[in-house]
Amino acid sequence: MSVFISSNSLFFLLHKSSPSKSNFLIRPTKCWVQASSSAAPGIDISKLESAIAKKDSDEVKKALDQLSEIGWAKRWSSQPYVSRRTTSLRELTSLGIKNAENLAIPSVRNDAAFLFTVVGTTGLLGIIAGQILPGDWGFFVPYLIGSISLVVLAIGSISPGLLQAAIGGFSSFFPDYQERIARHEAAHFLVAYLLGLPILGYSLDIGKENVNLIDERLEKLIYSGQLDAQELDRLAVVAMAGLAAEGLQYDKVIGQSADLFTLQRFINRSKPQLSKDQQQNLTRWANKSEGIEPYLNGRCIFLVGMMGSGKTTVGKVLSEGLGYSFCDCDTLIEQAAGGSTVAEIFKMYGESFFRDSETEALEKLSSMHRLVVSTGGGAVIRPINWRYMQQGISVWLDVPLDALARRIAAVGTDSRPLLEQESGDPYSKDLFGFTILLLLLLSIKFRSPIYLTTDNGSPLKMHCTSKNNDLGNHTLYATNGFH
Ligand SMILES: Nc1ncnc2c1ncn2[C@@H]1O[C@H](COP(=O)(O)OP(=O)(O)O)[C@@H](O)[C@H]1O
Ligand SMILES: O=C(O)C1=C[C@@H](OP(=O)(O)O)[C@@H](O)[C@H](O)C1
Repeated sequence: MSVFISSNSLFFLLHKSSPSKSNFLIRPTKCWVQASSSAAPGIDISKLESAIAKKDSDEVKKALDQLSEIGWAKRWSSQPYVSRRTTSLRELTSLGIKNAENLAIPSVRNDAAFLFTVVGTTGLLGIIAGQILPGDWGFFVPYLIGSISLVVLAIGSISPGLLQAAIGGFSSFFPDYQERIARHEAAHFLVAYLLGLPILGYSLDIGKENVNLIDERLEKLIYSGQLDAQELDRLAVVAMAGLAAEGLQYDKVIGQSADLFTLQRFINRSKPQLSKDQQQNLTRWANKSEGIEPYLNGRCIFLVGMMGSGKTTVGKVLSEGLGYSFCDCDTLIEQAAGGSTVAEIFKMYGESFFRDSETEALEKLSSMHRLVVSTGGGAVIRPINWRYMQQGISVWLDVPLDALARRIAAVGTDSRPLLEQESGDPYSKDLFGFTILLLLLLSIKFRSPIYLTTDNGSPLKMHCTSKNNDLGNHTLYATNGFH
C-alpha cells in the first residue's frame, strides 16, 4: 500500500489501484525511495530492493520493518508526533509568509492565462482571416474561429474538469514554474521525512507532481474515517508544507487548491469531527509547521555529491525554506587562504593542502547550528570528514553522469581544477568534452559508495523521475538523520 501526496494539483487523492492494494495520493509529486544498494556491511537489503522493484509497498514495508528490527532503517519506525495549538494569521505573517490571509484562496493565474490565450489568439486570427480572405470566406471564417472561444467557455462551464489538463499545462509557461514546483515538493518531502513518514518517491512532471508515502496503518485509518487528532495533525503539516514553502517565497501561492483539498479529505476522515473554527486553525497551524522544529533541532544539513550535482543551487533554496543560513565550504576555504580561488589554491599549494583546509573548515562547521552547507564534491574522500558531517544530517545529491557533464560544460571548468584541461589545438579541444566525461565517470565510480557511507544509519534513497525538467533527474539520499 502506498500514499501519494500531490501538490501542484494538490489533492490528497485516495484511490484504489486494486481491491487489495490502495494508494493514497498527495500530489503533485511522484517519486520512488530506493534503498541504497550498498548498505552497511552484513546487512542484506536485497528483499527491500526486490520489493521496490516490484513496486509492492506491502512488501517494502515488511522489508523495512525487518531492517529496522536489526538496527538499520531506524528512521522508519521513529514517527514523532506534532501537536496543534491555536495559531493566528499574524504569526504566519511574522514567520515570513507573504499574503497569509489569501493563502487559502485558489489561484486563478493559470485559468486567466489560458482564457487570455484562447480569446486573444482566436480574436487575432479572426481579424486576420477577415482581412485577407476574399468574399464570403472573409465573413464566415472569422465567425467560425470566434466560435472556438465560445465552445471553450461552454465546456468550461458545463464540465470544468475537461479543461483542467489544458489549463494546468499553462503553469509551465511561467518562468518561476520550475522553482515553485521544486520548492513546493521539496517541502512536502522534507517535512514527511522529518515526521517519520517513509517516502517511496516523487515526481516533478507537469500535472503529475506528487510525493508518494507508505504507511499502511495511516492508510487504514483514513479509509475507515478513524484518523485521530494526532494523526490528523501530522498529515496536515505534511499537506500544508508545500503551500507554506511557496508562501515564504512568493506573493501569491499557486499550488494550494489540491493541497487544501487533500487536507479537507483528511479532516473529513478524522474523529472527532472538527468545527469550522477548528478546521481554520488547523490549516493555519499546519502552515506554520513549527512542530517539526524540535526534530530538526537546529542541526546542520550537509549536502554532498559530485561537482555540479546542485549542492550550491539546492542548498540556497533549502536554507531559505528552513530559515537556516547557507554556507559554501569552498568559499570558507577560499577566505581562509586570503581570498585565493579554489583553482589558485590547487595550483599554488596542491590538492593535499586544499584537502587539509577542507577538513579544518568542516570541523568548524560541525560545531555550528542552523546551517545548510554545500560541501565540495571531494569532501567525502577523507573519513575524518564523515565524522564532522555526522554531527548534522547529510544528504547526497546523486545526479546522472550526462546531466553533470551537461551542467559543467555549460558553466565551464574554471572553478573546478580537477576537471580543468589545457585547451589549445583542435584535437585537444575535441577531446575536451570526452575527457570531462571520463574524469567524472571515474570519480563517480570511486566516490558513489563513499557518498553513501556518510550515512551512519538508515539511508533513504529518493529517486526522482521527471521527463520535463532537469531538476527531476536526480536522486536524494537523506542519510544520517533522526535516529
Ligand atoms: N537541478 C538542476 N537542474 C538543472 N541545472 C542545475 C540543477 N542544479 C544545478 N544546476 C546547474 O548546474 C550548475 C552547477 O550547480 P551547482 O549548484 O554549482 O553545483 P555544485 O555546488 O554541486 O557543484 C549550475 O550552473 C546550476 O545552475
Ligand atoms: O570534486 C572535487 O574533488 C572538488 C569539487 C569542488 O567543489 P564543487 O563540488 O562545489 O564543484 C571543489 O571543492 C574542488 O574543486 C574539488
